[in-house]
Amino acid sequence: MNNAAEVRNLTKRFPKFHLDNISFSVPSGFVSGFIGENGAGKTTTLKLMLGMALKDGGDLRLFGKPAEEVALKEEIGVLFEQPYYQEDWTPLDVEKAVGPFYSQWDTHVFHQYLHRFSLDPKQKFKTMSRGMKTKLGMAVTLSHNAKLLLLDEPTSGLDPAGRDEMLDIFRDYMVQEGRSIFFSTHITGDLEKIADYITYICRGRILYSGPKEELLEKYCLIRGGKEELPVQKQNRILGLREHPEGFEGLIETEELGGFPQGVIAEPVTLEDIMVYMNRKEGRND
Ligand SMILES: Nc1ncnc2c1ncn2[C@@H]1O[C@H](COP(=O)(O)OP(=O)(O)OP(=O)(O)O)[C@@H](O)[C@H]1O
Repeated sequence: MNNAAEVRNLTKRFPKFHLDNISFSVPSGFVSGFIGENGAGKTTTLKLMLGMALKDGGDLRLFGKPAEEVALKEEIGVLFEQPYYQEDWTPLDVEKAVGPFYSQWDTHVFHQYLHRFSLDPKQKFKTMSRGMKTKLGMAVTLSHNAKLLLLDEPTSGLDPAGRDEMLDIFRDYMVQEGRSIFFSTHITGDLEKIADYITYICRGRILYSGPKEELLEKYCLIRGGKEELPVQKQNRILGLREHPEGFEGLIETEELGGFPQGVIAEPVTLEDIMVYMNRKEGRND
């Protein structure tokens, strides 16, 4: 399989945070989600991938070539949580300022997106709501025929209808062959709907990177009564929570054997995995 991006042993040291030698790939032709708790290192990773911050080590390849090759940047559509434009600029001004930087800027596509997002081409940026600003940024991101979209929380400022619309736009974008999306989000429900692959970062380390379905099949939620937790199984349960009535936690599906009959195992969501993993990692500190 071709990879749109390959991150190998990427390292960044801040005084109180260490992005720890991380490696993962963004497969070409798929939507990949990037998840992790607040402060896990998602934005830092995206900035390093875009050359917006200096790495302390590691390699990055985009479309099979070293990321340092400047021409590649045209092929990447970028959106950070909140785009910043001059306060007095309208979408028309934004197009005038940004369009010339891209050889494949498509004014027709840009205006189609403005229309689709119900954005007034003459409304000043400072008078737009947070969601409208995100949509304007997305219109820019989608209007220069990028092959890879690197997006930092692109749906976080949108209401449920706006998020649904954005996911539809992602689907439309992916119709053209060879395109890829890598986006960070805390809204795991969006990923359950649209992502093919998941990269999960926790405290600066990659805990998983691979097909979403494999991740969801790898774990189960387990619940049982007070007397139903065998001692030898206790350390197999991730994020174990014991309470007066019994216990609950996350367990690898292959570890399910050996529990008493009354114990209940259920499928997990991405959110369950994040909650219990975070609890486990917290205990390891
Ligand atoms: N320029 C910087 N100088 C020092 N520390 C930084 C800098 N940028 C980020 N950090 C630290 O790196 C860590 C990771 O931050 P980052 O923004 O990458 O997390 P995140 O996963 O995107 O979080 P969130 O989900 O809250 O947006 C945090 O502890 C943050 O304080």
